[in-house]
Amino acid sequence: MSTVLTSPDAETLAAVIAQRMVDLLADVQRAGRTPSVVLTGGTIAIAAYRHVEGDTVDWTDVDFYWGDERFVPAGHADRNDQQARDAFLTRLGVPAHRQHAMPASDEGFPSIGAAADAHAEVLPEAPFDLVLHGMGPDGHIASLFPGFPQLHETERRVVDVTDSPKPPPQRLSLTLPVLNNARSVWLVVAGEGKADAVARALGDGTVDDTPASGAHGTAETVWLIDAAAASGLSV
Ligand SMILES: O=C1O[C@H](COP(=O)(O)O)[C@@H](O)[C@H](O)[C@H]1O
Repeated sequence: MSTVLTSPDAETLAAVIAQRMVDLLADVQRAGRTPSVVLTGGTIAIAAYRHVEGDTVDWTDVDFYWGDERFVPAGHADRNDQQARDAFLTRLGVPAHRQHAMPASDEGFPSIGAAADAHAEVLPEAPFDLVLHGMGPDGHIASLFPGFPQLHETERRVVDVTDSPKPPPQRLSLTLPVLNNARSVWLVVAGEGKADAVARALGDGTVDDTPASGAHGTAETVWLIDAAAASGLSV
């Protein structure tokens, strides 16, 4: 069962996502564990990261992973890890050893497939505490695109994509079984251009036509969206 929480606009939504994230991380640390978070790229997520602040969280004691990455050189402005560093990880002093970035194209892997397999070794066995998903207008999450075979991967934990319909074409992505093993899965979506995909994902969409419809957490699945993205939902 998904919960839908609607904010009036994208800026308010960004602040709401950030506060919820801080609260969740603080709760996990109070329970005596090191939180593990899977970050997403995308417009509203990066806006939310800029709002993340506060000393209720020990930022040296949070493990950050990424749900997908653009397979371009390290430090490239297109990379989701670089955008997150610029938005909050550097500002908050998250140490490098807590940033479990996906491989980059200039790191000497013999192939993108080998890079995917190497990253699978970096992932924890324990479930993630929180997975954040952005969603494209086509309903894609991470780099799992409508109709693509990677949506049905059950053996590999990390897959390579070499023909992404959204540039850049080469990407790495966690798979749905790994992502859905998280306790909390939040889908963060803003803008009217995503309203149809939101309605499909929460309605009669399938994983193949709307990959976001296949995103679920083991404890909670929360859609954090703005009014424009919610405009296709019946009240
Ligand atoms: O390519 C990607 O797109 C989605 C959504 O991005 P947006 O700019 O339409 O908000 C993002 O969730 C994913 O991580 C990213 O690699």
